[in-house]
Amino acid sequence: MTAVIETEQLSKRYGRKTALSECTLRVPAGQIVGLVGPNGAGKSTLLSLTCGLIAPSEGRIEVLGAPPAGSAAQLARVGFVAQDAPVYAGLSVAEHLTLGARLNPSWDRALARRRIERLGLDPAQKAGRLSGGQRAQLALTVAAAKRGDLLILDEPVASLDPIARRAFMHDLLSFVDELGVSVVLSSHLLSDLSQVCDHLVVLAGGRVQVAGDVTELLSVHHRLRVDGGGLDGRLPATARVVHTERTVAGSTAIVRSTEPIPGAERADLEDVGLAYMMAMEAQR
Ligand SMILES: Nc1ncnc2c1ncn2[C@@H]1O[C@H](COP(=O)(O)OP(=O)(O)OP(=O)(O)O)[C@@H](O)[C@H]1O
Repeated sequence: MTAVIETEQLSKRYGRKTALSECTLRVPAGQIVGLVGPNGAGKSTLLSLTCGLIAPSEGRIEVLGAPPAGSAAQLARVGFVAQDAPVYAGLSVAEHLTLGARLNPSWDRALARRRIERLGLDPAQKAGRLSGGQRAQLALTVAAAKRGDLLILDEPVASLDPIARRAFMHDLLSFVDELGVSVVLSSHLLSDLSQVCDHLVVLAGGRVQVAGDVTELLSVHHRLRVDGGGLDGRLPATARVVHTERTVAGSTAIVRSTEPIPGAERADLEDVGLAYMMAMEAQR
């Protein structure tokens, strides 16, 4: 499968602060990729590198087979919505679409108008007066109507309530189906991403902790209760305990194993992502 993003030993430092370290990734085309990690994990740094807004300190990155933002043609192929869904507060919804049409040679007028209508946005409304959810939808519409090959969304639902988050994610799914575009979206919350993504990348402490196809990740991660005897003798030799969490009700381990584990349940995506993030925190 072709890659939309390929990185090798990619690192970014801001002064003495290392925000991203030795990141080697291959993000497949035609999928919705979830990038998850706690505050300060390096998500925005990775997405900004992908858009060519910042340059790597070390390593290599290719987006759609070329250096990010290396040419006007390359820029036109990538739609980016930065954190907090930036829009021009003084411009109306319709003026955003006019601006988008002037700036982008492959602008899809019909798609933009159709989406605005479907979302029930008033074209005359100033963007500064829209709700957070409506602003996020407007920013997504502008990025998508560029008709690029890759959409990058940095925490698109961070400011939305749970109902608006769900609606945004569902809308994104149907929209991706319609356009056949690849999407990378970041969030702190696995619950947002687990509804939509085919591929997951977990970042913590500036490093990729785990990355892969969601179905494959789920098939090799197991959740099991740890009783008084611990896990000794219960795991296949090739299994690896990712993280063990103690709660008042007892301890639960998330284990990576290609072989079945008697008495274990399938872990869900939230279990998997959290286990890798917490394992990283525990090492600090
Ligand atoms: N321009 C900058 N100058 C200095 N340090 C920075 C800069 N941008 C980010 N950092 C630092 O790099 C690290 C990674 O930041 P980044 O914004 O990429 O994380 P994030 O995962 O997007 O976090 P959040 O979820 O809080 O938005 C953080 O420690 C942050 O303080």
